[in-house]
Amino acid sequence: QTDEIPPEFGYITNSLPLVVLEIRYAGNHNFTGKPINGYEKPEAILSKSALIQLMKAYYYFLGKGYTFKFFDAYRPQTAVNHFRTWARDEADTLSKKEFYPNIPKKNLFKLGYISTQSGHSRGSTLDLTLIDLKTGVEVDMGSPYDFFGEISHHNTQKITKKQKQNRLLLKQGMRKFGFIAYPKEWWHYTLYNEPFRHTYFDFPVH
Ligand SMILES: C[C@@H](N)C(=O)N[C@H](C)C(=O)O
Ligand SMILES: [Zn+2]
Repeated sequence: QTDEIPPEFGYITNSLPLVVLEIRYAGNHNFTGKPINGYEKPEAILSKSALIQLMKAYYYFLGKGYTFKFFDAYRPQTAVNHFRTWARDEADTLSKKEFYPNIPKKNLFKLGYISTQSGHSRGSTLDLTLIDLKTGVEVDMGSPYDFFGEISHHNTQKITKKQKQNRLLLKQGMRKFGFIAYPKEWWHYTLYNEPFRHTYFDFPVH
């Protein structure tokens, strides 16, 4: 595989002008505490099929007074491999307190919080939240992005009614445009009709 972005992919910010990117794996503020291999720039790339549906979702949410913040989109297999190597190093607990205080890191894969073959690498999965356009503030979803624990599950009882409503607003809006929620992570969505069901891409994010 080359480093070229395949023609079936595009940048989120070229399709959706008024969104916020906070691509955590390109920097230190993520569950490893360090930049992840394969993220050369803090960019968000998706398959064009996903972008078309995402654009519709974007205008739907704009109409309701929200825009999107993206934490991750396409993820190279190299990055997933980096996560696997990181998980094997039990001594490295740099970001445990913030992201996985109650779970041994070696269990993060079997508990479903990180995948060894991630939908993100197929190019039609994204991690996002809503921003209230009036205040410019992130909507309260009850737990932070990439907090690995029960409180991030859609069916948790550990959050308030308002936080549940906020998650539901995102979930129902995304569902209208063909994106399916992941039960264990409120921020994670996959295009139901994804074009590359069996391909795990490895071009870098640049
Ligand atoms: C690591 C987290 N952001 C995530 O995306 N988890 C899912 C399960 C994945 O790795 O595909
Ligand atoms: Zn995700």
